[in-house]
Amino acid sequence: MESPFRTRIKICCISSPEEARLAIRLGADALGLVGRMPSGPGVVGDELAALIVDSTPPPIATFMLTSETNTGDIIAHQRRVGANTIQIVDAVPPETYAQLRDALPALKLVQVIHVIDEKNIDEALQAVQNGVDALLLDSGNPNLAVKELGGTGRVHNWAVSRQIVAQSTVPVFLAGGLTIENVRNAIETVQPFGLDICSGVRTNGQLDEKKLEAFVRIVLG
Ligand SMILES: O=C(O)c1ccccc1N[C@@H]1O[C@H](COP(=O)(O)O)[C@@H](O)[C@H]1O
Repeated sequence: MESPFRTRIKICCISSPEEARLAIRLGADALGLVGRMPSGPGVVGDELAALIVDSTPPPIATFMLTSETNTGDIIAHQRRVGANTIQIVDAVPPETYAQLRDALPALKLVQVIHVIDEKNIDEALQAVQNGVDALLLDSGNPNLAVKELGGTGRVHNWAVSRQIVAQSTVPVFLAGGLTIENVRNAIETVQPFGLDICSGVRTNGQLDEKKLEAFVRIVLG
């Protein structure tokens, strides 16, 4: 069945107010700001992230990616940055979402699921049960000695992602290795609510206007 929504676009790894303005001008619905991570190319400091949040107009959403797993540390991170959405990139105890809602009631909570195999379907549905506002399916590997929590430039098993989308009662974003070349196939295969992209619209680490323009054109048809 065709989705009743237009596919939403989140541009991640925003590293300056200029990149934020470019992403918004070209059609981004949301911006991603990557906090301290064990690995990955997109990290920005909290002060710069806060500056970008301050310069972002409504209705554009600001997603703060956090690798913190302790409720108090996630809250402290959010207070430093001020984003309106928290993207939790590692597994957290089930009670975390309710604790975050008590402390930060206006905030939206997005749980990242790193899709490796079918076991991740249960993990995703459990996060929905525990109260997240949305899921984001990425290609990291939290089981490595140095955890990969995103920003890998790799695609994962989209057949598993499709099953998660079909069973989820909250919106699902697809991330991980999306490019101009594969995004049409990604939309048709997975049918996500939204897409999240970092390396696929960058050249030498910088947001690339031509790539982003082409990406948006393909997504919005
Ligand atoms: O970019 C990073 O450094 C990063 C590190 C740790 C967690 C998430 C990170 N970025 C996110 O990863 C996805 C996928 O990136 P890519 O498109 O495969 O390069 C990206 O959308 C960011 O949300």
